[in-house]
Amino acid sequence: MESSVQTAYQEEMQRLEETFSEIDRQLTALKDIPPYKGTDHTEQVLDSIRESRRRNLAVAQTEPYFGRLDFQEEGLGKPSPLYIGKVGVEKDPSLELMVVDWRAPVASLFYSFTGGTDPVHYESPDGLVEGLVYLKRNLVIRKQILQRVVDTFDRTGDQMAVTDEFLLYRLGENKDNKLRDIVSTIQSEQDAIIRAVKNSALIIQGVAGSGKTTVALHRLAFLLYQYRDQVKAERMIIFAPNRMFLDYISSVLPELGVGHIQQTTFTDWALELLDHEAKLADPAEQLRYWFQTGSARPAMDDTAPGRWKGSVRFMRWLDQALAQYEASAVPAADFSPWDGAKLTHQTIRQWYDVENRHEPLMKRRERVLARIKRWMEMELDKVWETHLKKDYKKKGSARLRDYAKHWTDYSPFGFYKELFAVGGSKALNLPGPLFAELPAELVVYTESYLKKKRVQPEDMAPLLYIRSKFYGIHGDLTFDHTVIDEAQDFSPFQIALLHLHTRNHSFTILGDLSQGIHAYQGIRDWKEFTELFADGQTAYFQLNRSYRSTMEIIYFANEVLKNGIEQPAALAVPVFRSGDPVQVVEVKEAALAAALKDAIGRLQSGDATTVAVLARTEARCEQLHKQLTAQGLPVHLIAAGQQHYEGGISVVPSFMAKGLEFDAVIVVDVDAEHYTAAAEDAKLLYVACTRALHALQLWYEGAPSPLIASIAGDFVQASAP
Ligand SMILES: Nc1ncnc2c1ncn2[C@@H]1O[C@H](COP(=O)(O)OP(=O)(O)OP(=O)(O)O)[C@@H](O)[C@H]1O
Repeated sequence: MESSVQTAYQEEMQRLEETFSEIDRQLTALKDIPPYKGTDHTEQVLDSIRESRRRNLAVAQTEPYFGRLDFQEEGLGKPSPLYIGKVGVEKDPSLELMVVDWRAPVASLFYSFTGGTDPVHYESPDGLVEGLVYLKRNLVIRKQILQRVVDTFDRTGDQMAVTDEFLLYRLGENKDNKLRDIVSTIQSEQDAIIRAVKNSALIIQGVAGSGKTTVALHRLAFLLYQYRDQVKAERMIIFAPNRMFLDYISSVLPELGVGHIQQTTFTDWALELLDHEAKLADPAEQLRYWFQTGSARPAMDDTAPGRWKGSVRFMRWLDQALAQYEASAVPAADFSPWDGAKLTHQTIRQWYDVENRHEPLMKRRERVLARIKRWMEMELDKVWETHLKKDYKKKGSARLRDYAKHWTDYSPFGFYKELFAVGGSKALNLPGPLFAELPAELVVYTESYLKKKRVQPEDMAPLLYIRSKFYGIHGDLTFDHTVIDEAQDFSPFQIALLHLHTRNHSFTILGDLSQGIHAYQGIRDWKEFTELFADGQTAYFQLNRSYRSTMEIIYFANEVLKNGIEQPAALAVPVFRSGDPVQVVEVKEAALAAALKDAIGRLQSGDATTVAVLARTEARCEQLHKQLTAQGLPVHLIAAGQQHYEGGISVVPSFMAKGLEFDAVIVVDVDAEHYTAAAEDAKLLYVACTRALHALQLWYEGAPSPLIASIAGDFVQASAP
């Protein structure tokens, strides 16, 4: 066995040297060709091909590949090794493939193969290719040095299934402050999502740590490779919950050689499109309101403003309001620029309703007013007396200005504000039954902040919808592909709005209903989204294996969920990676800060690089941050509006930790008051627990939360702090 490992190692060393010398040779040859600065198109194209080869070779120069698959294509004599890397490398000038790009069709075998002796196949551009896999090997090359050779399948040996050995080695590593690419260990169920066809709205329900975010980013790299003639990076967009999260995931795409993809939050994107006409109300205030504990805690049901305004019902309500506006926007009178000349109301309406009916509302207004102006000029041409002409021209312009004033040029915000005028809008002619459909408290509440030129996150989709009806959606606002992370917190209205902006319903929509902690705006069931698309436009995937946390943490987190939710969306299945039992610890408030300092010290002197203390509210986090800082610990406080995640020790409200991960996590205040048996609390605590990779502790004082009090098993341990 020892000697076969050695042989494999030597074989790979030799192959690696050959690869490096070929890469070096090509790079040197390219260096000798000076960049082309001229204007000849063919030369420019050749130069850009050389530049992209140069870039690829530079990537391959340090870590050319990470995997090898020996595949014997049916009808061919013997298996040939395929080396799989982040970029493809061909021998020059023979074009023989030395390294296959991980996104190439044949590379899919490396990911989809799960063992066994049966034939396998992949879809090549020329049709299905069948054959047998002989060897699947993982290779770790760092800075040109071959560090590990791990065979996860060997047809000639006695092991018939692909082992997780290499995956476990990667999962056992500590994490820093950035999410990383997983090209070397993509799992088959993840690969199916990454390589799914472009023109489909993919909805992915994945348990915590199942790799949703990572998979979505790899999918973008795949789409750019596979559909290079149809999609552009600048025309793709990622929506994430907050700026800090975007910072956290910011390394993955560059690691995959992908740049220029727009990355934003829905709110930032919307405010920009709305020209910042209104300001966003302080988000911390909304979070404080929804995440408070005790008897004042509000119900997160369908009456919540976010649920109401995020509903398709509200969208249809807006349609009616817009239709009424459309019907009554054109001033009701004839237009007479001067005495003796008249344009009838019917003619103007004909221009508005028939000639320009395909244009958005404000464009129609603009076109019709321009048409009236042209008509006026033609009428003026018929007048011969110079002084009359001058007089008519002046009068006509003044009357047209007055006429246009009665045809109000609303901004989306101005229109929306009018809609929420308590008692109905006279200007928009909108009283009566339509208006009565909205709950009175919602109207009063909304009017109160709109008056101050403030908006809430739930107003963004309606405002953008109005914008689209007013001005249309132009080229640079349409996307080739749209990714929505943490989509369970999105509303149907938001998705419907993005549907208007996205070509060919090409979406990757990912989330976890069990982590739906913003239930005052988010969905209850993925059906709320699938219903927005036509039959056959969506594909649903479920990821149940969790890669982030140890088995102990996953078992514990699943119990938390079961104790608060009758039927959880799905329970996570851990990979076989064992760690310490989860610790449930009683700590008195007076001793808390000192105990935290000790515990963090112990975790850091063990294996943990990143440690997080999670509390329920921002105020509590501020207090703990102060106490820990006073004890000399270098602690980062993560608050709403945070732009960067620094790693190290963090104090974070649980709701802000969503999407992040830490080597070790201590959740404080897990008592009966802070975490009741309600579903919302179970989801929040589930999010908190599943942030931990290797170690998890839950601290409480007095009575422990009913979500954890009864959890027993060898994966949990009651212990001293
Ligand atoms: N195939 C894989 N190989 C190695 N690591 C993986 C794999 N899949 C996921 N991971 C790791 O698991 C962790 C969780 O991934 P990610 O954050 O993408 O999951 P998620 O489903 O978005 O999680 P959550 O919903 O909890 O935020 C990351 O550290 C990621 O690198």
